[in-house]
This record gives sequence, C-alpha cells and structure tokens, in this order.
Amino acid sequence: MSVPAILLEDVGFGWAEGRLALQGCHLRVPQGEFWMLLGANGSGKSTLLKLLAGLITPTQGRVALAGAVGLVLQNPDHQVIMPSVGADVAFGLADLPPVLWAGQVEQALRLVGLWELHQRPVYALSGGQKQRLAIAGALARQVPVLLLDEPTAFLDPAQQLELAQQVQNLVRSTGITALWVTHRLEELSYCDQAVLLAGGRITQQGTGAQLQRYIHQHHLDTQVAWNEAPA
Ligand SMILES: Nc1ncnc2c1ncn2[C@@H]1O[C@H](COP(=O)(O)OP(=O)(O)OP(=O)(O)O)[C@@H](O)[C@H]1O
Repeated sequence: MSVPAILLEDVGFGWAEGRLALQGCHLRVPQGEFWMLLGANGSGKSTLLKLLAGLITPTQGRVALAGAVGLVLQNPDHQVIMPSVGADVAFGLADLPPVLWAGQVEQALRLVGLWELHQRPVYALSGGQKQRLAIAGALARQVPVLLLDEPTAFLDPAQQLELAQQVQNLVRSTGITALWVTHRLEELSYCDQAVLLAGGRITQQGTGAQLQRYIHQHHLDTQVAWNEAPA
C-alpha cells in the first residue's frame, strides 16, 4: 500500500485534563485525493486540523504526513496580509532565494485563476478570490498537503460551491492532497471521501453521497452540537 498523505493512528488529544476533544481517531488519506471532514460544533474538527498542522501534538497515538502542510483559515483576512495579490504570495516565500519567487508566484496564481489579477490590491478582491489567494500562498510553497478549515464560512452560496469545485480541480491537476472541514452537506458532492466526527470520534467514512444519505437518514444536523457519537 502506498504511503498515505495523512495518517492518524489511534489519535487522542485533550485540551483539559480528563476530557478528550479527540479520541481513538484513525484516518488514512491517500495522496492526490480531496477529502472532507464534517461534524457539529464542538465535535473536534478544528482540533484535528491543528494536530495535522503541527500546532498541537497528540496526547495519544501517532500523526504522520507526506510533508509540509498549507493551512487555509475560515477568514482569509486573517492570513492575507500584503497589499497586493502578487506581493501576498511572494511574502510566503521570503525564506527562498528571490530568483525562485517570480516563477513560483506566477505558477501558483495561475493554478487558482488569479494571475490576471496579480497587481490588484487585496481589498478589491471578492471573498472567494481572497480564499483562492490564501490557497495560492500554500501552493507557491509547494506543500503536498492542503488543510482548509471551513474555507467557505464567509462566502455566499454561489462562491461556496465554486470554491469547492476549484479545489476539486486543483487536486486533480496538481496531485496535491486536500482535507476540507465543513458544516455544509452540499459541499460533500465535490470530495472523493468524507469522514464524520462526533464527540471527538470518527464515526463514519464514505463517499460524499454516502455521508449525505447517512446524515439525512439519522436526522443529524451538522450545525448543532451532539455530544455523543450517533448510534
Ligand atoms: N484552545 C482551546 N482550549 C480549550 N478547549 C478547547 C480549545 N479549542 C477547542 N476546545 C474544546 O475542544 C472541543 C472541540 O472543539 P473544536 O474547536 O475542535 O470543535 P469544532 O468541531 O471545530 O467546532 P466548530 O464547528 O464550532 O468550530 C470543544 O469542547 C472545545 O470547547
């Protein structure tokens, strides 16, 4: 079996003593696939992404990744910091020799369809364009794994599905692996596989359509907190 892009083996994590935000989590995401992670408020989605991004370390178990990760946050205003599109992507490459910057910036912006706007001020971008700029920042650093934490939280429905489609295309065209956290069932149509988190445990895995069906059949509301894993 080939080396997965993301591997969790029996992972647990507690923010506070005696209470685990994640427990017994097993996950194996093959390289070059687009996966989604779904769960109610407080189910542990952000905690899991923080573990994968290396911001916290597991209390139990093992996390292994194919390489560096790029993290895309809910609100692009928290990570897009330079005044223009091109400058923002170049900023993330500051530790590379400047001779490499131009090519990598152009390639990354072309992949997200923003090259024509590389001189545009960031304040003149739409919400969806800003999220694509944040994704370009990660692509320019040539990370093998992209983690997206509710990237559509601030987008209207049309931009929301457009971004999901664009990430699906990006995964197909570049071979990068993406893990996308969401509350929104309609986004599941774009992923290769999805997993459901409930009460800190991964309780279901399947295609987007299978997860949509499971959630409807069990009358789960992914916007609302359930403390227990569903039966
Ligand atoms: N920095 C923190 N310190 C203490 N507890 C935390 C911290 N971050 C999260 N938690 C707790 O860990 C549990 C899981 O939270 P987490 O933010 O991972 O859930 P989530 O599924 O991402 O929720 P949401 O959809 O609301 O973002 C919750 O009980 C939460 O209160």
